[in-house]
Parts: sequence; C-alpha cells; structure tokens
Amino acid sequence: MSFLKIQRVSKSFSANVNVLEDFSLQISKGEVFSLIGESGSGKSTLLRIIAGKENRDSGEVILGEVRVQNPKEKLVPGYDEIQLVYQDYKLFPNSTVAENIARPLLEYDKDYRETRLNQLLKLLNLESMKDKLPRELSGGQQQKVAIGRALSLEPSIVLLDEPFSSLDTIQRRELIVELKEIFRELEMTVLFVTHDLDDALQMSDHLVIIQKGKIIQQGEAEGIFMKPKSMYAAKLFSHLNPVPSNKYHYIRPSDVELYKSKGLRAKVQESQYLIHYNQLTVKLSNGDIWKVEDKRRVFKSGDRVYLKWNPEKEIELKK
Ligand SMILES: Nc1ncnc2c1ncn2[C@@H]1O[C@H](COP(=O)(O)OP(=O)(O)OP(=O)(O)O)[C@@H](O)[C@H]1O
Repeated sequence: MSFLKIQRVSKSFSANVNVLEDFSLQISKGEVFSLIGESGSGKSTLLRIIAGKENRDSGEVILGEVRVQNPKEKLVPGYDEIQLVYQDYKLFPNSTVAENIARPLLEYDKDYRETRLNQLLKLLNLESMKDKLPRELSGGQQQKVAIGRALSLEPSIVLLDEPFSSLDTIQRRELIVELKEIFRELEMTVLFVTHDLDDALQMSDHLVIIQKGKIIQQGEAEGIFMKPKSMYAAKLFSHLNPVPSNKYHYIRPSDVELYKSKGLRAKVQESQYLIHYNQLTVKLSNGDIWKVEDKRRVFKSGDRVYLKWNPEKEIELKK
C-alpha cells in the first residue's frame, strides 16, 4: 500500500511555465526511490512541495493518512515527520557533533534525548566523533551528522536533495553505501534526488526519471536500461550508436563486438584509454561516428575494424 502519494501536482513560478506538470508518484513504506533528472527539471521544487515548504498550485500530497498542507495554510511550514536534507544543510559550527544531532530534540525530556542521541551516534558510526566540531570532520562525516540531525525526530520519510554533491566520488560512494544500509535497518522511506545515474543506482534499483517536470519513465533500473522509452532515458545509461539499416534502432557501445575481418566496416579515428577498455571512436562508411569498446585494447587510430552485434540488443526508439 502506498505511503507517500503525490497526486497530480502542478507548480509554476511564472505564467505559462510549469515547473511540475500533473506530477503523480506513489512510494510504499520502507521503499527507497532514486529520482533523476537534469538541472532545472523540477526535482528540488518537488521535494520542497512534498515537505510542505513550497506551495503547489494544484494536486495533493498525502503521507500515510495526512494531507500535506501548503506553507500558506500552516503557521509553521513543514513537518517533523518529513525531513528534507540538502547539500548546503548547515551544521552549527560551534556545536559538537552530539549537540548538532540532538538540537531538534531540545524540547524533549533529557532521558529520551540521550537515548535517541546514543542510538543515532551508534547507527551512524559517529560515536568516536561525538565531541568534535564540524570543522574537524571530513565532508562525508559532516553530511552524516546532517542526516543524523534529520533522523533525530524519528521522521517517517527522508527526502535527500543532492546532499552529497560537494563530496568527491570516493567519499560519495562510501557514504551512499553506508546510508543505504542504515535506511534499510530503519525501514525508512526515502526519496533521493540526484542528477548522477551512478549515485542513483548505488542508492536504489528503483529509478524515477523526470524531464521538464514530468515523469518520463520509472521502474527497475535494468528494465529501463533494456527498454528505455525515450532518448533521454536511454542516454542516461550510455552513448547510443544509430543502426544504419533502421532509423529507429540504436545499439549501445558495450553490445558491439569488434573483429579484424567480417562485419560492418569502420575506421578507428581515436582510441581513449579508460579503466576497463579503450573507448574507440570509429567512422562508418556512411559517415556515421560510433563509440565502441575495445576490451582487449588491440585497435589503434587509423586501423580498420569490423563491427557485429546481436540484433536482439538493439534499442528501438521512435522519438
Ligand atoms: N522560488 C523560485 N522562484 C522562481 N523560479 C524558481 C524558484 N524555484 C525554482 N525555480 C525555477 O524552477 C525550475 C526548476 O527548479 P528546481 O530547482 O526545482 O530544479 P532542479 O531539477 O532541482 O534543478 P537542479 O538540479 O539544478 O537543482 C528552474 O527553472 C528554476 O529556476
């Protein structure tokens, strides 16, 4: 049964430009969804609307049994049970890790506050750092403290708005893996917004792809990879090579095999060393430029190469 229901939400900031258009999405309790879309596609606006921090023009957001009210309908906008964490979520610089995490609990009784704080420090593996100040921590640890603060009020949903984009790739990957485990343990419902497909996949198999304020596809990542419904969804995963014999068909570089004779003839224009293969830019006799993967690293610029692929791997895209 759906826990978060977003029903036909629309929002515009200026006339004739809808940032969100008739947007609907449902998430069950304990599910983690990754929402991916390019800059300006309406991701942050959506999260702010879900959190009750931005007025929607129409539509409803329901969490459990509760209708999320617009800020204009509420004296204090937002809800304790819906926590939004974003990139420049500021920690209090002169407060310790423990004080930062427990800050939202100041009105609760001392015993509960201490028990909850200790639970969170343990969960987030921050016990040894509880007396440190934010500036003594790495960027990843600081973001964990921010997540700890968001979790302190025992929210029923956490909305993450690119909270890791200031971290380097290694820190980011490690933090995502760690948080994923924590969310699983807490059976937390999470909506993670990013523009990076790798980050999205690290966090969850369930992708929601948005473009210009509308969902263009959602579901398991593998299904979208195999059967993307649009060029944008397809290209999130890899480059696409146009198949010469059918103007609606494309083949991914990883599905093309390379031979020294027999197949579709092409000439290597460039070879780029990448971690798992050399990426070749090749030119077909019809002038098309393809990207293919030379996994054995044998072809050089200027070489002839012959290409073959399984037609079942071709992706059909009509638009
Ligand atoms: N308060 C606002 N006033 C006017 N326009 C706004 C406001 N907030 C967002 N917008 C506009 O709405 C559109 C969507 O913005 P939003 O921040 O939701 O996108 P996003 O997908 O989160 O982008 P990014 O990945 O760059 O953060 C943008 O064109 C933005 O300029």
